[in-house]
Amino acid sequence: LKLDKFERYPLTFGPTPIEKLDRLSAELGGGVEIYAKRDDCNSGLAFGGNKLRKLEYIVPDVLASGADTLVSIGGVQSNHTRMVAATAAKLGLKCVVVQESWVPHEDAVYDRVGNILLTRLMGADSRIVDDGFDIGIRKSWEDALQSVKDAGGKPYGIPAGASVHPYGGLGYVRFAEEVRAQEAEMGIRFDYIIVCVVTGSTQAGMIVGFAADGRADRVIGIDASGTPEQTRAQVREIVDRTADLVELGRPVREDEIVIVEDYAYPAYGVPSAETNEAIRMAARTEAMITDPVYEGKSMQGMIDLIRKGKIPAGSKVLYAHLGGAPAINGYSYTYRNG
Ligand SMILES: Cc1ncc(COP(=O)(O)O)c(CNC2(C(=O)O)CC2)c1O
Repeated sequence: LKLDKFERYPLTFGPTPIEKLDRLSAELGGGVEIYAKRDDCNSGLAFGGNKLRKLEYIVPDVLASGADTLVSIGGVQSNHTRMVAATAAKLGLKCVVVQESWVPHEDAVYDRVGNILLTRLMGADSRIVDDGFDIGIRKSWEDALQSVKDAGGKPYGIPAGASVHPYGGLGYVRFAEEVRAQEAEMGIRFDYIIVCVVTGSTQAGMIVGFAADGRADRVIGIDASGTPEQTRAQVREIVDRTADLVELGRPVREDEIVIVEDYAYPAYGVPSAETNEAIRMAARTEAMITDPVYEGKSMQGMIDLIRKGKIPAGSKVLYAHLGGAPAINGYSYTYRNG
């Protein structure tokens, strides 16, 4: 895949480790070998995570544009806006982030801890607005861009999750290349890759990257948006754009885009009892912390797919841990008893 023609500005430490999760595998009967690729530990920038892989391919364009302010959007406990704020701080740029009210969740400290605390600490102008959840282009974001211009600034807009940015999928094409290299070193080959999907460019990049060796349909997206039609449409769009950019050389078929919709309930950002069971299982078997918005639901999905035999015994599964832990501080009441 022609990835090297795109400039990458390093924001991460390098290839993220792949570790075997022996105790979690045993907890689920031992028939499936579960591994994790730790993109949650990928950088020293404010606890890292998947958005930094995407931003590595966007920063060169930011610098070339001469912009002085990054402008992005997410929910109140958005990991993405925290990583945009971190990138701005590291590059010496200003930062405006819109934090919409995406989650119908009550917790006394929800709008003061975790991601939004970090975002404020790094000097970003974090603007809370009461618009609801939607992964698309929002008026609040466009207004923020205009406000920077009105104040004489030169904004660079980054959409939710950096996903529909033209280069939004490249970081996770690189992820697939990295996994192939690690598989060669380890002498193994993964049968499935489990990934949480919301704005779509993480899974989309992986689909293109793994299409190169016939595994596009082994990238199992676990929807956490609760709006799967909109998320699928966005994944499709990003797959097509990214495949063109890296010259995949063939279209990705509809059946190669696999998104499981069964675990997003009751709503985006609201964990179910099964989500909380999954979070506790990963925490207690592997000290691996997942969050109630994103990774807790992909962990829930992986556990259920294994329990139901949809991931057959004998499989090797790679769980992509994309970050998100800081948000759990906004759910202190939910986990008050562990
Ligand atoms: C920890 C974690 N895991 C998975 C995802 C889903 O990634 P995509 O948006 O690329 O599908 C996010 C996204 N988070 C968004 C945010 O605003 O934080 C873009 C929605 C994530 O933060």
